[in-house]
Amino acid sequence: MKAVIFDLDGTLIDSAPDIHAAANAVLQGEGLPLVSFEQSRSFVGRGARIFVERMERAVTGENEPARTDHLHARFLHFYERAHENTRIYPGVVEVLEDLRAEGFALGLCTNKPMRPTRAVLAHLDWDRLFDVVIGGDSLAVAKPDPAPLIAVVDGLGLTLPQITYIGDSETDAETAQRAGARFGLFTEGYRHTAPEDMYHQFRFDDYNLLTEYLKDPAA
Ligand SMILES: O=C(O)COP(=O)(O)O
Ligand SMILES: [Mg+2]
Repeated sequence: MKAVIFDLDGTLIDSAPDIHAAANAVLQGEGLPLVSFEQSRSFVGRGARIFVERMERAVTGENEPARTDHLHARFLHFYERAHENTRIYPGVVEVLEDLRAEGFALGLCTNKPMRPTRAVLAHLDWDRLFDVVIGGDSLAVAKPDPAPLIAVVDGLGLTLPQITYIGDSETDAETAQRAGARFGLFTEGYRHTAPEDMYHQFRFDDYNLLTEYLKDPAA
């Protein structure tokens, strides 16, 4: 195993409070009803465009393409600035340092668009932490299409058997399964499905447990 590739939202960082704030900043500006925290968190996972479509449907009952475009642009505006309440999950910093010390390369494969991804990485002082970063708008397709994950593997100069992908959602599990990648499920993120019903080779609820799984190729 040469590299660990991580998902971002719900996996390394709990960004749901900031995503909720960005969503309601958009809705308030448009004079539309607001969404609850739980609603907003349930819309995360398939990238910003689908988040906005789900949000628009929740508050208006439908998607009107011109309005969706406008809401999407407004959402990106707030999303880039929304990281004040984002928290790194406990144990993540130590695990990333351990993996680096053990000689693993680190990749990031998120459906968050690149501008907010870069902004939150800079905010966390993680600008140089990942060797390759692919966001939800880096390619013509996004997760659960396996192409973004494969692009990270290629960018690292590795092959699929040399990596493990770590994510929190149905989208990540499907991406890994379609790519044929080994997948570790972090169970404390934004999934809706029971962990036992999701594709994974191992799962964990505490980052202190992750390094052992990654060192043990049989796990
Ligand atoms: O932006 C999203 O919808 C999800 O982002 P993630 O892929 O980092 O979980
Ligand atoms: Mg996620």
